[in-house]
Amino acid sequence: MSFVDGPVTVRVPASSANLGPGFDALGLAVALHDEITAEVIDDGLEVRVSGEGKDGVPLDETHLVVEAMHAAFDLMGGRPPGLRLTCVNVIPHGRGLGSSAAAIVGGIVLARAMVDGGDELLDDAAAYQLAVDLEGHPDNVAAAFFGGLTIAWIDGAAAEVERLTTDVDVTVFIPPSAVSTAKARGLLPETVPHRDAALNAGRSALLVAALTGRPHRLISATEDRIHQSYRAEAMPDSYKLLRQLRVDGVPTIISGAGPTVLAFARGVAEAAPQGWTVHELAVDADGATVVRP
Ligand SMILES: Nc1ncnc2c1ncn2[C@@H]1O[C@H](COP(=O)(O)OP(=O)(O)O)[C@@H](O)[C@H]1O
Ligand SMILES: N[C@@H](CCOP(=O)(O)O)C(=O)O
Repeated sequence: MSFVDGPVTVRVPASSANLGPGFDALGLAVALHDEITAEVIDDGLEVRVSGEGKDGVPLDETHLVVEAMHAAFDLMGGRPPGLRLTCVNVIPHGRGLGSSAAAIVGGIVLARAMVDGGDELLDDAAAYQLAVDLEGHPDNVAAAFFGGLTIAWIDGAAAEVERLTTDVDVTVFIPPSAVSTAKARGLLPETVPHRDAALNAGRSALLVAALTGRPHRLISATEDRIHQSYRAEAMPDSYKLLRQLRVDGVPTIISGAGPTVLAFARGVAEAAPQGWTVHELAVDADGATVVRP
C-alpha cells in the first residue's frame, strides 16, 4: 500500500440526529464544520488540537479521529509508519451536534484520501459501514458522511441510508455545559407505550414530507414521545426552552441526545437563556469533503 505525498485536509459537518420523532434514524447535516489535516511522517504520532475540546481530548492513539483513521487504514491493508494530525474543531462536544460522528467520519474519509487508490480499497458503502460500527448508531454518521437530510437504518448488520435534499431554516441554542450521549441514552426506558410508538411512527413519516416541501406540517411533524421527555432530567433548561418555543408555535426539538435545542426557524435567537450560544445555520449539502489537495 502507498500513501499520497503531503498533507490532506477533510472538512466534516455537524449533524442533528432524531429531529424529534425519528429516533436513531433521521439526521440533518448543518453548516458548522471541523477541519482535520493529516500527513504521513517517518514514525510516531503527533496530534494537535485547537478549538472545541482542545483541553479535553486525548492526544494519543485513543483520540477518536486517530482511532477511526487506524480502523480505516487496517481495512485498506496497512497503517503508515507515522502520522501527524491537526484538528481545528468548531463542533462543540457533548452537545448533541454529532461531534463524535464527525470525528469518526472525518477520520475515515481522511485516511481513505491519504492512500493511493483509497476510493477503491474503501468505497462509500464500506466507509459508511465502518463509521456506523464505530459510532454505534447510524443517524449522525449518515448526515455527517453524505450531507443533507438522511434516513439511516441497520438491516441485520448492514448500515443503510437514503439521502434527501432539504432546505430548511435552522437555529441552534447550545447550552454552556455538556451531557454525554452515553448518559442520555442511559436515561431511556427499555420499552415505551404502544400509543407513543405509534405516534412517533406517524410523525416521523410526516417529518420527511414536511422537510421536503411541506413546511407548514413541521410543528406536528416534530412531536416526539419516546426519548425527549425521558431525558429532560439531564437537561431541564433545554426541555423548558423546547416547551416554550413549541407553545409559541415554533417547530423545535432536542438535537440528538441533547442538550442543544434546535428550532426549524430563524429570527428566534432572543429566546436563548443567558450564557447560551446561538447560531442560525444553513443545511450542509456536501457531507464530509476532501478539501486539500
Ligand atoms: N473532534 C474530536 N476529536 C476527538 N474526540 C472527539 C471529537 N469529537 C468528539 N470527540 C469525543 O466524543 C465525545 C463527545 O461525544 P458524544 O458524547 O457522543 O457527544 P456529541 O453529541 O458531541 O457527539 C467527546 O467528549 C470526545 O471524547
Ligand atoms: N439517536 C442518538 C443521537 C445522538 O446524537 P449526538 O449528536 O448526541 O451524539 C440518540 O438520541 O441517542
